Amino acid sequence: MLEDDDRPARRETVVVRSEFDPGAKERELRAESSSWETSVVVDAEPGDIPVVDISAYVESGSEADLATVAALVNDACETVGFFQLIGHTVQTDLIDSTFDAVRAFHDLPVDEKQQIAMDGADWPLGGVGYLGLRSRKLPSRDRGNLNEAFLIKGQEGIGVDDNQWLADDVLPGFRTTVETYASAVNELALRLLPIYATALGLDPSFFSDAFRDPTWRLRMTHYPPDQFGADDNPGAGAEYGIAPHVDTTFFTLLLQDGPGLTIYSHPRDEWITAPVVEGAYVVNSGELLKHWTNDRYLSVRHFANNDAHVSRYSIPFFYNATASHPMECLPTCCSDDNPPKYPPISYGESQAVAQGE
Ligand SMILES: O=C(O)CCC(=O)C(=O)O
Ligand SMILES: [Fe+2]
Repeated sequence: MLEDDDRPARRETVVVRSEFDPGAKERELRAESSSWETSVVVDAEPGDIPVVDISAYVESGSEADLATVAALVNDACETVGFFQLIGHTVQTDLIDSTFDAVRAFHDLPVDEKQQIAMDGADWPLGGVGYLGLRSRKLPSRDRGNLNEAFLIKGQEGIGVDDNQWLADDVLPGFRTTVETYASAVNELALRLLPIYATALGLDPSFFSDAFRDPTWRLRMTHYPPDQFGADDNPGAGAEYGIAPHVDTTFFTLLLQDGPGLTIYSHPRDEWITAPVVEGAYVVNSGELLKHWTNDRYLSVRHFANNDAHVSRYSIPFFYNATASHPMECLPTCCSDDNPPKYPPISYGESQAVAQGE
């Protein structure tokens, strides 16, 4: 153990903010992703993607139950980067009605959806609204992503009314359902924070300040059927439902109604498909949690395809700290022997990195 006076000065271990170049990081991730070989994919074996049941903790709120789930989450984030979350607080009826609303949205004629096209000249807020099929963004790639999506977001100073919505009579009830779901999943995310704090050896309330005004994005994605691997499709194999990427998030909470999500398993050193577990969230940690934990938690690459003869829908919720909150290396994740590898940037400062969101 070093004496106080022998400690390296803090400025030697912390990179100053201006040294973080989000554009360079985006280019680096993009270049890296194009080198990932994805042709061999195997089914996950039981245990490859841990299942974490939080029902006992939700029910009791006890320290003992918190410690039990936190240990499971810690292990999942350190070794796999993904887990399936069950026993959570979002009601099955709400999940079902949200999927129904998302299906109804995507059943609308494209012209109708294009009325609220993302990043149109007449809407001041970027990154929200309808993203058409074969879009080359989110993640940005040379080849289009074979999905279409509707996105809403919220953050410090941005509320639901700032998003693009269809006119009320186009799809009655759609906005109410999506808003109700967004509230419920935000509430779940907030309840998971003490689990992550405990998992990291911190006080359960550690993240309360950082998430006072969280930065979140909800994506409602449709992957059309039969676009991959079909014999009569000359582009088979060349395009993805969503191209391989890592998420920029603290964590992502994803609902899926059919198979297609494929993740890179570090323990196996191969790509595995995430099983569809009824009512479960597929949870993964992203780049921001990786940075905040000094690489202790994984941010794992993944992609999705839809080989099925029916449409696939997925609803990822991307969750981040308050946009202006500086994320300085967590106290339990750095030491004299393990100095911070990343600058204490905020989510707002790192937003150019939009691989998966
Ligand atoms: O649809 C999926 O299963 C994955 C979606 C995803 O990774 C994303 O939108 O970031
Ligand atoms: Fe993703």
